[in-house]
Amino acid sequence: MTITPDFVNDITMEQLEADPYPFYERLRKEAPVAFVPALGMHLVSTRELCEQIARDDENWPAVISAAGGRTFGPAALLNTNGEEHRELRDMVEPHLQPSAVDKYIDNLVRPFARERIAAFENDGHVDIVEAYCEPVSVRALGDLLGLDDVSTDKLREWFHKLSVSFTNAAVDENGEFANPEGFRPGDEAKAEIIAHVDPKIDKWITQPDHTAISHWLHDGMPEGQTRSRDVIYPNLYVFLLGAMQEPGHAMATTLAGLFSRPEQLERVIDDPELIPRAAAEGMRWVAPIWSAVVKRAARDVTVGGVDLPEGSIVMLTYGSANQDEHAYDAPSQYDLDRPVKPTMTFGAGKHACAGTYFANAVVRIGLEELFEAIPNLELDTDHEVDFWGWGFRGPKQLFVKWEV
Ligand SMILES: COc1cccc(CO)c1O
Repeated sequence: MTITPDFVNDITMEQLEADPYPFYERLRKEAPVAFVPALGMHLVSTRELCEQIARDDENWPAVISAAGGRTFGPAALLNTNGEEHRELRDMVEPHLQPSAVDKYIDNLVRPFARERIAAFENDGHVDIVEAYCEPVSVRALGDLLGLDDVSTDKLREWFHKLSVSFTNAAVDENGEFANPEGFRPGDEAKAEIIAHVDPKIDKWITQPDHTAISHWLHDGMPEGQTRSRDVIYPNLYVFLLGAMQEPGHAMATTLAGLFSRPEQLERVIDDPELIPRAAAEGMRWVAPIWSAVVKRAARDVTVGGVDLPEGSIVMLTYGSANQDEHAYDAPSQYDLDRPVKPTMTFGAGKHACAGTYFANAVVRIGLEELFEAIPNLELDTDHEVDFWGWGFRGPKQLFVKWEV
């Protein structure tokens, strides 16, 4: 059993949410598997160990974190394994298959992206997160799900509230939630979601349509039967949080990364074929789902030289794995030209992101439309680029400017 270095005991959630990188750099070097009292669980911080555990669902079944479970309840994709998990993946995957996405993605994303750009392209400056990245991210998925009647701003409000609640992970010395008030936003959002979606489910049950939620209710079910709301809602919350929030984070993070390398930004704007590579590097550089994947030891196990008893809870920190100095040269640098190597951005193993292809397409199209409309985009250096978040991470705001 390794001795936990003191710095691990002193970390706070506020410090992690502001800038987790110095803390995780020390964890990778001194304690790659470390119990962190402020979180009440072990953090896994190296690329090798994150991937090893993510792929080992025999020893490490997926569980939802305590704060996540308090926010979403059970039966979510993140909290199931084996046959139950397979059935949920079979429910959500049809709409997310590349062949399906390719059919609908352009008409789903481009018109709205162009509409958003038209609203600010003559202003010469904007917070691109609030005006573009978040709206494009949520509108595409909202319409796909069947929530076309939920406003863009409401979808944004819901994911912000669910995110605050889901990542409200701090515990006190007794392992109790340190900030129970932090779950109120999630509870408020869920009440609104249920009030809005319940009547729509009533209709979809008798009048199914092309929307994803309608298919979640009906696909694979015996004639005349639909999936229960107990299955629909916990998984809908997963989509209304991460799937809504992260493509927006990825667009903004990629822009921030490119702004740090102006000559690379210019190359990407001149050659849109480079956008997928630029986005992949942006999502390596600051993984949008930074630290939200939790596993539980199915039996006594030794990992990274640390003996963990059955039932131990570990958090896989993909944001740290993506900046592991043993895996990437100058990992804290955004570099479009670094050798292409696998990352943990979309996870690994059976629980790898079901929306990988969808999310990459939304990010690609969002950046294509932005660069085509405003090729002279640059960072407004009068404002800081304020990355924030530990569970999920990206720029809260990103002020840009251009000659009109
Ligand atoms: C795609 O959505 C998610 C992925 C990973 C964790 C969470 C937390 O709910 C998500 O929502």
